[in-house]
Amino acid sequence: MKTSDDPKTSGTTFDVKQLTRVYGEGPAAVHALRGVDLQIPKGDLVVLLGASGSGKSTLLNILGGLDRATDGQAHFFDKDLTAMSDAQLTRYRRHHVGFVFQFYNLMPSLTAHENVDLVTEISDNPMPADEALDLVGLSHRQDHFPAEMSGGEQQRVAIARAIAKRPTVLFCDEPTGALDSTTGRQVLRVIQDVNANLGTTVMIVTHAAATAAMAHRVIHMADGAVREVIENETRLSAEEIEW
Ligand SMILES: Nc1ncnc2c1ncn2[C@@H]1O[C@H](COP(=O)(O)OP(=O)(O)OP(=O)(O)O)[C@@H](O)[C@H]1O
Repeated sequence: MKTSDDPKTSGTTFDVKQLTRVYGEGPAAVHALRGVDLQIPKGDLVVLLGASGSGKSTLLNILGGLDRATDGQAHFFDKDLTAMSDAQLTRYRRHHVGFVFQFYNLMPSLTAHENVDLVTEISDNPMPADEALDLVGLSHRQDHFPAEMSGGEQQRVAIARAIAKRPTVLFCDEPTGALDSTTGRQVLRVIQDVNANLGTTVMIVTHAAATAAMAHRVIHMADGAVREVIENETRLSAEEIEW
């Protein structure tokens, strides 16, 4: 049965209104977000593009509960992230959010399996680590250490770690930034599969503009605001993307 209490069953993952983020004060103030309005439907794969400094990471960090807005609202289903206490934001991150960054942030002294287990230990209803590693095509690498894996494999471990807690949203900040294009496409394929097979809402920040072709929705940011939102009528698969 669908209920409004279950965030995975209703329609809009994020409803953002006039979201503002100012760093610092007075003449030194930096207006990273200047009134962002945005809606992200559940299950969308979204690509955020924009020049350096346009506010993409700031938006991702606020929606991911890592940073706080100065003003405005950001609803995650029926809950306003901007009104949450620190403890509520921590719970939100723990139960609903997966993050993947440009640099994989794996623990070097732990195997792939142990790196994924770190997260499943603190989650409510985690996927077994071997299942998560299987989903990213790394079953055969479970007992390898990060230093024994390529950059693309390490990033896939990072994705396995992020999805093992069955997040509602997966945020990816420059997930292919440190990878060559062939390896980058493999990582994008894994992200596309997570979106398609698990129904996870995905938001990707990237400078690789060609990635936009695999998105349901492309958001162009400039000067701390959303300039354009494009819904793709047709989408490319990760393998077809050239950059
Ligand atoms: N913690 C911070 N303190 C002060 N200024 C910040 C902070 N974080 C971001 N900024 C500033 O806010 C603006 C937006 O930064 P943001 O990182 O969101 O942009 P971006 O579009 O993600 O850029 P890039 O593509 O280079 O990563 C920039 O001018 C940046 O210098």
